[in-house]
Amino acid sequence: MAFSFTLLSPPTLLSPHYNQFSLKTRHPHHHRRHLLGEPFRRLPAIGVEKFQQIHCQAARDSKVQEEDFRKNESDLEESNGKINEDRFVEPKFKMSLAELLDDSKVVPLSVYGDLGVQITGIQHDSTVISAGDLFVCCVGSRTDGHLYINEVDKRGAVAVIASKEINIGDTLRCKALVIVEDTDLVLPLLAASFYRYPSKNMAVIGITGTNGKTTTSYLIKGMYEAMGLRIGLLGTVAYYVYGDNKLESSYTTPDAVLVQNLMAKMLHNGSKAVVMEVSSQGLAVGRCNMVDFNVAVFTNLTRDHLDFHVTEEEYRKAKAKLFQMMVDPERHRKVVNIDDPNAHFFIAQGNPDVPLVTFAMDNKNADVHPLEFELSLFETQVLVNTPRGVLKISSGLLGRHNIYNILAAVAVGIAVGADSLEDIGRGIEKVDAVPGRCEVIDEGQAFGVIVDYAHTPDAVYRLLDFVRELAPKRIITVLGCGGDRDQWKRPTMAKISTDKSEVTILTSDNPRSEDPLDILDDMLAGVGRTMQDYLKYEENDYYPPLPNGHQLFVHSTRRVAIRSAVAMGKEGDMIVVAGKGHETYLIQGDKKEFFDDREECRDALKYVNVLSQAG
Ligand SMILES: CC(=O)N[C@H]1[C@@H](OP(=O)(O)OP(=O)(O)OC[C@H]2O[C@@H](n3ccc(=O)[nH]c3=O)[C@H](O)[C@@H]2O)O[C@H](CO)[C@@H](O)[C@@H]1O[C@H](C)C(=O)N[C@@H](C)C(=O)N[C@H](CCC(=O)O)C(=O)O
Ligand SMILES: Nc1ncnc2c1ncn2[C@@H]1O[C@H](COP(=O)(O)OP(=O)(O)OP(=O)(O)O)[C@@H](O)[C@H]1O
Repeated sequence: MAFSFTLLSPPTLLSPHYNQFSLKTRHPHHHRRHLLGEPFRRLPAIGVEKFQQIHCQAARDSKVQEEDFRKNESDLEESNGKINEDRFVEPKFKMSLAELLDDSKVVPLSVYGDLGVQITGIQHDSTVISAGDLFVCCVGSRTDGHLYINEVDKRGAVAVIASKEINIGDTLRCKALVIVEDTDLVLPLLAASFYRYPSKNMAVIGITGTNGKTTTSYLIKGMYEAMGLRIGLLGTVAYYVYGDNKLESSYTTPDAVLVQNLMAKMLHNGSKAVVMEVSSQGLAVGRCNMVDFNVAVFTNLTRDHLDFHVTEEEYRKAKAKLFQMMVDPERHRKVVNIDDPNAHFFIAQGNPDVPLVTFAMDNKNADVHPLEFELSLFETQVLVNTPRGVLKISSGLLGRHNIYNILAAVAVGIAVGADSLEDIGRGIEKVDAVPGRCEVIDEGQAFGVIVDYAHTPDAVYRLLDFVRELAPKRIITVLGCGGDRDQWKRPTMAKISTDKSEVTILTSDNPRSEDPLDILDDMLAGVGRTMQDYLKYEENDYYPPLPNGHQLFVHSTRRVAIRSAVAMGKEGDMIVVAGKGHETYLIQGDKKEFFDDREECRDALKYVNVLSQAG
């Protein structure tokens, strides 16, 4: 049966404690407790010793892997000893080009120079080349890596892999040139080989879906840490390679080289697992080609990123690649939201015998679903039914959509055979907030302010539905759409906002190379207006409401939009600033300037508070 989870014994639905528990009772977070239900027949636990044994045994069976283990050990010695519990150890990697080509099974079309040259790094981006690196020339949509050979040579690259015959001549210092058929295809192979296939030695949880990836990944990190296991995280907000130390994230899913590099750092510093957001673009361009995933998680699918994928079907197909990697019932798990109409499609990918854990809010056949829940502006309480019993969770994450993310994390806990329900619950509760996701800004004002990363129609819809449930007098929404990205969503997002709030202020959100006024024009089309109309309204200083009574304003400068919203706020109102969440920049043209919605809101609120105190 499609949605059954055959490896588990039937769920223990209620325990004697269940009826005593009331969701109406608020507990301080550190006093929340749960754990009801009996242990069950375990799956091999992924990320804990048992899984590591199965996993490492499989790896040891391969000759290549045996060599890798030895290299890993010697690298650790080079890094001055064993894993250091207290401080991050930067692993060092070195390999000859000949060894790298042999190990990665890359077949060159032609070879020039000295293949014995020692490589100490791999890059495809000339701007980050260091001495000793191998430079791989990739042909992109904006430029061609082959154009930067002189530049990388000056910066100390020792070898180049290209897909075009080029003359490195006598003037270049670089020692070797290898020509291959397709540099994009070989890049992940080379990177995985160079960094010794780190994902093979950790439990890798990949999350795909339009919304909820970041939040779910933080919850999973919390859960592993509650089990006492070190875990890395790769995603939109940051890359965590070692505990809570993070690196700024360049992409949601790092490129094929960086993903292997970061995983190697995690492994060398004792990570047993890594949770990563797997974007559709990342899958489509092969960034994850050599990542050995163990768990594939599907959160939901709504329309997005059509600037890149063109059709919804292509978008879905790109995401499906993650589930196509789920082929081995011993080592792989699928975790799927069965409220989503695309659930069957994702479940059908890869091997149907791979164990499946389902979650849902509405579909009560799901392995993991809520029995009761309560939402507020302060916390979310949910009583979760699982195949291992009932779990009570109080979370600082707000909104119905976050219950989905909590359920996804619980389902992953079940799928990987977490030690106990208590660990799952404790880990999830530990994550009180995710930067920029439903972040409440409180400067003592009489109305509520929420900053949220909602930047898809579905996310805006759900966010405003949640805010409505809090019964505010008015919802005042500030909203923009990104430039050089999916244009389809612009009118839809504006329409949703004007349907679901009382006041909307349309503004800019990373216009990039586009004219912000053109983007606003696209948004206004969703409510049958144009920028021309607004220029006229401005002249007359009169902004007619929409037919449904909604007040719609336009301020292309985001700071002005936020300040206007805050200035409008009255007791009992809720202001929602959507779209940028955790981001600390605004990209306009080629300029990337510091900008943080949360700081902007705080500044505006302080100003309003001063004014109101002054009478
Ligand atoms: C579709 C896609 O993923 N494109 C990425 C791709 O671009 P591209 O292939 O066209 O490359 P290009 O910029 O023409 O450059 C070609 C080659 O020259 C190299 N180069 C370029 C310039 C230079 O000075 N020196 C140099 O060596 C580049 O490193 C590259 O190897 O490789 C580039 C370099 O790594 C990326 O910057 C670029 O990301 C584009 C710009 C992008 O915006 N991607 C976004 C959409 C994305 O991937 N987003 C998802 C998540 C979205 C979400 O969930 O909201 C993500 O995972 O982040
Ligand atoms: N499960 C969900 N379903 C629908 N919307 C959600 C869900 N979880 C979060 N959201 C909304 O989407 C926004 C982005 O959430 P989150 O960062 O967790 O998703 P994401 O998939 O990582 O998005 P991105 O890849 O663009 O960063 C949130 O600010 C919230 O408004």
